[in-house]
Amino acid sequence: MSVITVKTKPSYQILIKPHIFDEIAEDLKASFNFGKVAIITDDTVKTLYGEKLSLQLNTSGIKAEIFSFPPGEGSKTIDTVISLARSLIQKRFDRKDLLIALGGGVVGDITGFLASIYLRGVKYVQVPTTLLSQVDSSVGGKTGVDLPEGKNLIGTFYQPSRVYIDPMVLKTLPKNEIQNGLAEVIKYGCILKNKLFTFISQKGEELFQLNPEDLQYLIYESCKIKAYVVSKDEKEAGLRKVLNFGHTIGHALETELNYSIPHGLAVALGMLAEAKLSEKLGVAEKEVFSPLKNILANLSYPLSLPSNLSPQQVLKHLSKDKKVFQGKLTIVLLKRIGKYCFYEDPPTKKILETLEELR
Ligand SMILES: NC(=O)c1ccc[n+]([C@@H]2O[C@H](COP(=O)([O-])OP(=O)(O)OC[C@H]3O[C@@H](n4cnc5c(N)ncnc54)[C@H](O)[C@@H]3O)[C@@H](O)[C@H]2O)c1
Ligand SMILES: O=C(O)C(=O)C[C@@H](O)[C@H](O)[C@H](O)COP(=O)(O)O
Ligand SMILES: [Zn+2]
Repeated sequence: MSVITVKTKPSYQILIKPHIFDEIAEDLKASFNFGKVAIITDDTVKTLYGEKLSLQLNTSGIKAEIFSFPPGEGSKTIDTVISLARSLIQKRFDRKDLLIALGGGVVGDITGFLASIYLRGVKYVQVPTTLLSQVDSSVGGKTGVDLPEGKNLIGTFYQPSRVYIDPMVLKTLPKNEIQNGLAEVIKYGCILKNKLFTFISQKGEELFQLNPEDLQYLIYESCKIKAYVVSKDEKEAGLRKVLNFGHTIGHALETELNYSIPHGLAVALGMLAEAKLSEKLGVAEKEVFSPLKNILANLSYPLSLPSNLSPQQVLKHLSKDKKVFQGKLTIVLLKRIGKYCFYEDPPTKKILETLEELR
């Protein structure tokens, strides 16, 4: 088993092991003091894994109930959080009880947010079931929901007590969801780890075969990087902004396209645009756009912005980015693959040119 410690206050562990799913009840009992368990999940994951987890917990003497909602980004709203909170109150869940986030990033973000505000805060653990959630969203405690005005606009920093990562659950995940998750791994490669970028370039399409060693490498390396960054800067005062590479434009695309495009694909397009901008602004010391375009092309990502989307439509969302202070946006750019830099107040003209060239 691989164990990674996230050194926040308090710190917590990420446990990565095939079939660790079957050991959750025993590990929870051995590690934490709690009463009942609420398994929060979506309707798809409930059928695939929720009933199984509930049975495992109940069999080992832990009282567990499942609460689920329809899958997808459309559920990441304050209404879902309120409806879950009301169900927990009706079922008399108290401050000693534990929430389990069982699912992808949508479930994780909603459950973390709920845990941070329910009765002013209860413990929760993450059991991520998509590649994206295993390499990114289950770690680091960014929780929240979307507003009609944009993505993740309300939320909290609230760390889980533990993260259980079982690569075996990815077997039921469709190929497009693997591609969705790989975008965040490519992001880590771009900003901090050229070696990870090269590994993905060399493997290409083979990664969709979900070879256990490849998965272990991708998940472990990703969680190591995320744990390192979050341990240094939990609340995104500085370094953590680096994890937003591709997201300034990616989030704008998701919002403008009303979430018809998955997060990872929006981030991939956002990374392409931000890599192009790195070259246009003279920040890139080596080519960054073409190696990124090649890796994404080999993994069948869309490489251009929808032609019906004007650069102005994307641009209008940038002012709501959480990295805007006193009207100035800080954007994450690349010096080369594996080395990021922060750039303050990029000129609007250059952003528009970049977006136009990507249509
Ligand atoms: N908090 C963070 O740090 C962070 C980081 C990255 C992304 N996010 C957020 O994560 C969300 C995206 O997460 P996601 O890509 O996991 O999407 P998701 O949670 O919507 O899951 C994608 C789909 O996969 C299904 N699914 C989940 N596990 C499955 C399995 N094992 N087998 C078959 N189907 C399965 C789900 O039902 C859903 O339909 C976005 O809202 C994004 O903003 C948060
Ligand atoms: O953990 C972080 O920090 C990230 O930025 C990870 C991102 O991949 C993730 O999409 C996150 O939810 C973006 O957060 P936001 O603060 O830009 O809304
Ligand atoms: Zn992301």
